[in-house]
Amino acid sequence: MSASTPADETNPAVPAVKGTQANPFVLGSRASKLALIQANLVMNALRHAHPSLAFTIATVSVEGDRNKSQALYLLGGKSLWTKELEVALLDGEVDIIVHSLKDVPTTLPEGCVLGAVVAREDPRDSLVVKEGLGYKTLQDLPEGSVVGTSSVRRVAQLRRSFPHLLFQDVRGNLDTRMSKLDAPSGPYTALILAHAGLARMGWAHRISSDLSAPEFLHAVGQGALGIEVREGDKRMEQLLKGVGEETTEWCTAAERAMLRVLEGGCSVPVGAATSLQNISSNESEAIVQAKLTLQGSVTSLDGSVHVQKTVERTVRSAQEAKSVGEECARLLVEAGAGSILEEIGQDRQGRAEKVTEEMKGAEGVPQ
Ligand SMILES: NCc1[nH]cc(CCC(=O)O)c1CC(=O)O
Repeated sequence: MSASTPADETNPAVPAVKGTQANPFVLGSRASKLALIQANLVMNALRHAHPSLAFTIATVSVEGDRNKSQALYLLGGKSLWTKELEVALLDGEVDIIVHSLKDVPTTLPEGCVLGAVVAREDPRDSLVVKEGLGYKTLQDLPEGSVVGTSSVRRVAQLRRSFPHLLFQDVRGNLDTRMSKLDAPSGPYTALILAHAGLARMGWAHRISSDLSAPEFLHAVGQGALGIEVREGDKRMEQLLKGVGEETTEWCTAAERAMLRVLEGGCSVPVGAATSLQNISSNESEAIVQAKLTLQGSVTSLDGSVHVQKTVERTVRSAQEAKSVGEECARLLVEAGAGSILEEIGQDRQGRAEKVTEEMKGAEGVPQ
């Protein structure tokens, strides 16, 4: 059956042509507001690149969305935000999945691959201060202020630099968290949230300041959108050309390779910051060479032990970018990251119930 055979609705034995109004390509997304904003970004890019094809979005509920009572830190499941979407992908119910890249485990299930990574928003974390308070930075916050975040990475790094602040878990989607912050009798003076999520949800005006490297490193993949496809789906690979962005693909390839070696998911206190400079491109604007700088860090949960390394190298492919990430992970392990992560693993397994309330959130609840 050739791909151009017209759909025959009266005869189910004749497969419908994909990409028509009657049988559009389906983008799989979680149902949250941010996930749908992101899926729409990708759908618009696909429609722009392929004006004659039809695309639609289908939402899939994932375990992380359903299981709201259990602390993520204790669940520790790496595919909490992706598994049901991947089942739908492999079953052919959806043709691609749009994810927040930071929620995508570094190892994908058999038959699934990352088809493209879309241009990144600002990857940093941001400080959002309670309405009516004039503080601009974490330095400005008075002793004992309660900072809401449900990410162990953020808490670990912040404890180190701001021992006078208190950190407390905050859950719910972004809009819920913002109303918890602004509630007059609420406990929080400020929240730490991803700049990207805030910007995409229209909350950028509430950002007081951004937390920057080298003092503070963001999550691996933060701010980027990852598009997952079926391995060997040549048609989709072809359609995704022009939707992905190489600078982001190389930077996030390095970050994810680092995390893969460290064997962490998004629920470990691993930080990253990556830049690509001196970029030279060929006539079709593909990058041929660039200087990649990756900063990586691992911090103990209480902030008392912190290792941080920087690797800078000229790279000529995403594959070479990965080796920069692996090199950075090796340097981190040599500097003691292994024992920090091991201790956290034991903590999660053996003493999970003793984890303090504020540490329960892992990297947090994806929006
Ligand atoms: N932690 C969950 C999560 N996963 C993705 C985003 C949105 C930002 C992004 O795409 O990285 C967020 C919210 C946040 O961390 O504040």
